[in-house]
Amino acid sequence: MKGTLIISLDNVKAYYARGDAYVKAVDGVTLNVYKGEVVGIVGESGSGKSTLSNVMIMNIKKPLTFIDGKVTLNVGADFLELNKMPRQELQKIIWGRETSIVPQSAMNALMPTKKIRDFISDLVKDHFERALNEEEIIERAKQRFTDVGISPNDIYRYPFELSGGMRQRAVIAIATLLNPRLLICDEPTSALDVANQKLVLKTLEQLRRREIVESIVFITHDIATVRQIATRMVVMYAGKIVEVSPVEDIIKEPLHPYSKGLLLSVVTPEPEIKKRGISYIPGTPPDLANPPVGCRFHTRCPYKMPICEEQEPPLKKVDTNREVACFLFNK
Ligand SMILES: Nc1ncnc2c1ncn2[C@@H]1O[C@H](COP(=O)(O)OP(=O)(O)OP(=O)(O)O)[C@@H](O)[C@H]1O
Repeated sequence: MKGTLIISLDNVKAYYARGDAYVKAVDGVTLNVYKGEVVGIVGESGSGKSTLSNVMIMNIKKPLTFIDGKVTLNVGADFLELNKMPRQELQKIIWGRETSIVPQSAMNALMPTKKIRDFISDLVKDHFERALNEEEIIERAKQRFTDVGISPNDIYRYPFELSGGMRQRAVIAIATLLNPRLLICDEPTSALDVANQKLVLKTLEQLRRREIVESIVFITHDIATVRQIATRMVVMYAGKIVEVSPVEDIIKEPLHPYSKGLLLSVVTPEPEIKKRGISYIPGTPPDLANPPVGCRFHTRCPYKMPICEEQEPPLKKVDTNREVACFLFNK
């Protein structure tokens, strides 16, 4: 999919400082997200998905350190290099307005001791003051609560008074108050039952269809969820992107050996995957403070060749819409 570019990551490296070593959580990631897309980012726990979501909005807090690369966001007619902007400026003009994040736990995203209305009001003071006044924000919040299928009066309640699914939708409503172009959702459905998962996915899809948000990046372990909502799938392994593909293509025919293993190992109702049987990926992901030389997957890869232990495979186009980082495809 091509069209208007919303955000572009160019060879981005962001590491956690740990003693005198670095944990290379995002290590040379290049990715474009276009208007109208829902990009699903999948990978095992610890592959760098959450770190990547923070890097996308340049929410870099110690021990995370931005090492190298460029994060460019389309804002109005301009492209802003977010990695060059001070945190204060990001807070004032980017976060909430141009990019917004729905973090892993909805309960943690809200203040348990504050009524949601007061939480929103504090957000207004901290971030949005110059965009709208507090009253307008509260009115907008009520409207957005209605948009996501919860009662506008819920803003006068404490988070614990809402069910898990309602809380998650409340967080989505708050994250989209100012119609950000890019919404990043980090495992927004993982703590929910199936019925609530469906409601959250439907809510996100409606927000995109109504162009309240232009693009969504959706981080998850769950391939079935990606298939329901995403147009493209990005597979991460050990801090790197190993495959990018339209969702249906990768479900039918995963190219990278890790994508193959990941798709085969998931317990999923997806019929195409199920008929191939349930497999697993042998071994464990590497320590990112000391990743293997060459391809990071070579220690677990059934197709390993000598070159894989020596050189790092670049992410290369193998088809109009598909990219893979594997020497099986780009020798
Ligand atoms: N604050 C931190 N300090 C040091 N290392 C960290 C920190 N946070 C994460 N890491 C490490 O960075 C790597 C990537 O972690 P990250 O949370 O981004 O992965 P993930 O794919 O989102 O995992 P999960 O699905 O479990 O959330 C892991 O090796 C993790 O241990």
